[in-house]
Amino acid sequence: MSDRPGSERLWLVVPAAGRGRRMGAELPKQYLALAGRPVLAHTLSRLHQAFPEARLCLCLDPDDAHFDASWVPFDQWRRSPGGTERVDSVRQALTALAGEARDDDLVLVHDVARPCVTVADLQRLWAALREDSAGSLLATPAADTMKRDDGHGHVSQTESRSGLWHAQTPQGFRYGLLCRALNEAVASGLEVTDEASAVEALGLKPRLVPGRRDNIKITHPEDLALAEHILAAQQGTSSPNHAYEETP
Ligand SMILES: Nc1ccn([C@@H]2O[C@H](COP(=O)(O)OP(=O)(O)OP(=O)(O)O)[C@@H](O)[C@H]2O)c(=O)n1
Ligand SMILES: C[C@](O)(CO)[C@H](O)COP(=O)(O)O
Repeated sequence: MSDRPGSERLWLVVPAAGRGRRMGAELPKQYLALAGRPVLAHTLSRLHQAFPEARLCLCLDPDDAHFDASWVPFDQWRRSPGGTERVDSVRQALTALAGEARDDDLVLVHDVARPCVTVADLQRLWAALREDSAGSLLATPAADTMKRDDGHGHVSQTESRSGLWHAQTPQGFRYGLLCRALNEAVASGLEVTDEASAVEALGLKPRLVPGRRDNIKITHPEDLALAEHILAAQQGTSSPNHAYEETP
């Protein structure tokens, strides 16, 4: 994470320009209170604990009237305008870094809506990323039986869950590779719901780094209470049987 010529630097891109439509709240979900602080403040705080020297690029809606810069714990940070879809926000951030970021710099993209990611998982992902030229992502193996619907609310078939994973964030790549992958994926009309899918489309195989199932993406109203329980458990303030120890 140093700045010596030829040494890699770490950039954090945090897409935070969503509207939270599925949450259906008055505020975008990144500004809803979670254990007394906005979701966004929790997420940035976890990232800062893991990577205090990293440089942050925060994607915010240009019309955002709720953001408060005092929630950003990083010394070096900037904001970039969010786009229509998540991928557009991430691409705008990468464009904002052009000229400063080098092709071999490391970039971690992390949803603002995942405030429960642990420092240990962040650091394991970073370590994996440094060793894998195709990048890496936190993920968990599918644990439920998977059904495909028939389009009318009934089961058409049961899918094998063998080898299926839930993709989480962060997802990390070298800056040059990520820019190329996203540019080409969008140009070819691919639906890009995460960074890894764009890199996969280049024929590369990002590494799956097994993460914790409690790195949830706050998406629906019930997820907020769940996230609050998870944070309490991680900090050991709920039942000691479920307390989480933050050690790598
Ligand atoms: N145009 C967009 C859309 C999403 N995001 C961000 O991408 C992450 C994952 O998106 P999602 O969970 O879908 O968030 P929202 O778009 O806010 O939710 P919804 O789809 O329910 O509106 C979130 O951190 C969100 O803020 C973004 O930066 N720019
Ligand atoms: C990137 C992501 O969090 C990986 O699971 C997810 O794809 C974002 O989902 P969205 O709801 O489509 O933004």
